[in-house]
Amino acid sequence: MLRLNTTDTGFAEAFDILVGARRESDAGVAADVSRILADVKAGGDAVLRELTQKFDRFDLDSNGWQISAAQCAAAYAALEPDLRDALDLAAQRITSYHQAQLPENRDYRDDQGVRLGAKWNGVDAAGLYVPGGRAAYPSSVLMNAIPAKVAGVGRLVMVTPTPDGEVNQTVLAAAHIAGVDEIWRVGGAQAVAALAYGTEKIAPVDVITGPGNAWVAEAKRQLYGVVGIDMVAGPSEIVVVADGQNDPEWTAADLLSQAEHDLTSQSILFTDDAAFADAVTKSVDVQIAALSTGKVAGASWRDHGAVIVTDSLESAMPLVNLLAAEHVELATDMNRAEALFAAIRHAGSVFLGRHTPEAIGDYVAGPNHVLPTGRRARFASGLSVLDFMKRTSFIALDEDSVRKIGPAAARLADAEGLPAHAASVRKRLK
Ligand SMILES: NC(=O)c1ccc[n+]([C@@H]2O[C@H](COP(=O)([O-])OP(=O)(O)OC[C@H]3O[C@@H](n4cnc5c(N)ncnc54)[C@H](O)[C@@H]3O)[C@@H](O)[C@H]2O)c1
Ligand SMILES: N[C@H](CO)Cc1c[nH]c[nH+]1
Ligand SMILES: [Zn+2]
Repeated sequence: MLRLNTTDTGFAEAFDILVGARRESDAGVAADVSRILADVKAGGDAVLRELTQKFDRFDLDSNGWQISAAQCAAAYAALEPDLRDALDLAAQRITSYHQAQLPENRDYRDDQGVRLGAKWNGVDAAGLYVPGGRAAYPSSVLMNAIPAKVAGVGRLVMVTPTPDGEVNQTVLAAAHIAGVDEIWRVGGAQAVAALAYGTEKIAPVDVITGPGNAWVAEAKRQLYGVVGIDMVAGPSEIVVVADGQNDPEWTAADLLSQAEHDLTSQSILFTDDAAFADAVTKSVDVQIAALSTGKVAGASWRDHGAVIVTDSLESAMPLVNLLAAEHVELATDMNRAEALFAAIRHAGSVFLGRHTPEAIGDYVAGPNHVLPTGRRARFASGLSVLDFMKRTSFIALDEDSVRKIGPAAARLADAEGLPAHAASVRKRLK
C-alpha cells in the first residue's frame, strides 16, 4: 500500500505514477487475447471446448454446454426465501431505475416545413457477460439483463464460466427473474469471441455488455467494431474521500469491498486527518485477516492500494478527478458531501454521505454496477438502456421544403466536386 501526503516532496511524481499505472491489461494479456479471438474465429466450438478445459477445468461435451430455462426456474423456486426476496427487491429497483432511462422518439416539423426526427430501436440480440472466475455474480446478471429487456432486445444470450463444472444456482435464479433466453457455460476472452463471431452452436449477437477480468475486458475492447460494446469494465476500483469523523472500521470495510474482487482491483483513501488514516490502515489489516477473500483483498491492497493525506478534502477533488475512478465515496456529512460532489467531474458512480456504502450500489440501489474502470470514466458512463438501443434519424421533405433547403445542398455538392449529388437535388427543384 502506498502512503502519501500531498505536502511530501515528490508527491506530484508519486501521484502521476499512481494515475498512470496500468493494472488491467498489459501487452501480454493483449497478445493472449488476440490469439484466443483468432482461434475461436477459425475453430469455433472445438476451441471453446479446449479453452474451457484449460481455464475452467471441465468438459463441455460431457457436462453440457447450456443451462435450460427449466433449470433456471427450478433454481429460483429452490432459493431460500430471504435470498429470493433480496433478489426480487434488487430486480424491482433496477427495473424502475432503468425504465426511466428509456429515450423518447422525436418527430417534428421545423420552420422551413421539413419533417425531422429520430426513432429508437433495441438491438436484435445482446450478449451478456457475467463474470464467474473468482466469484459468481447473480447481481451482474440482473444489472446486464434488466436494461436489455427494458430496451426491448429480442434475444438475451448470457455467457458465464462455471469453473470445475460448478453451476451457481443463484446466478440461474437471477437469469430466471430477468428473462435471459440462452445461457452458455463459457467464459473469458473465448466466450466474448464466440458471441461476436458466432460458432456452430452459438449464434452471434449485436452488442456485448458486462464486466470481467483483464482478459474479458481486453476481448471486448479488441472486438469493438465487429460488435457494439457498452464500455471497458474491468477490475473494480474505489476511491473513498473521508473526513476524520468516520468510523475507521466502516471506511476500511468500504476499501476492502472492492479490493476483494480481484488481485488487480484498486482501493484509494483520501483524508485530511493523518490519525484517521492510521486507524483505517490498521483496521484494513485486521479485517483482511478475518476475510475469506483475504488473500485476494490483501494482495490488491498491498500492490495497488493507497492512502493519501491532503490539506483538505476540497483540495483532493482535482486528484480524484484525475483518477476518474469507477466508484467514489464522499464520506462526510451530507451538506459537505453535496459540495464535494459538485466538484466531481469524472467518476463512474458517486456515493454521497457516510451512510451510503458502495456495496449498496453493487446490489440494490438501482443504478447499474457495470461501470467504466481504468480511468475510462473520463469518457465513458455506466451500462444503461441506451447501450442496447440505437437511433435512426429520418427526414421528410415535400415540394415546398425541398425548394427551400435544396439549393444550399446542391451548392455544397458543387463545392465538394460531387455532381451526382448536386443533380439528385436540382432535378427536384425544377
Ligand atoms: N467494472 C465493473 O462494473 C465490474 C462489475 C463486477 C465485477 N467486476 C470485475 O470482474 C472481474 C471478475 O473476474 P473473474 O476472474 O472472477 O471472472 P471472469 O469471468 O471475468 O474471468 C474468468 C475467466 O478468465 C479467463 N482467464 C483466467 N485466467 C486466464 C489466463 N491466464 N489467460 C487467459 N484467460 C484467462 C478464463 O477463461 C476464466 O473463465 C473482477 O476483476 C471484478 O473486479 C467488474
Ligand atoms: N463492485 C462490482 C463493480 O465493480 C460489482 C459487484 C457485483 N457484486 C459485487 N460487486
Ligand atoms: Zn463489488
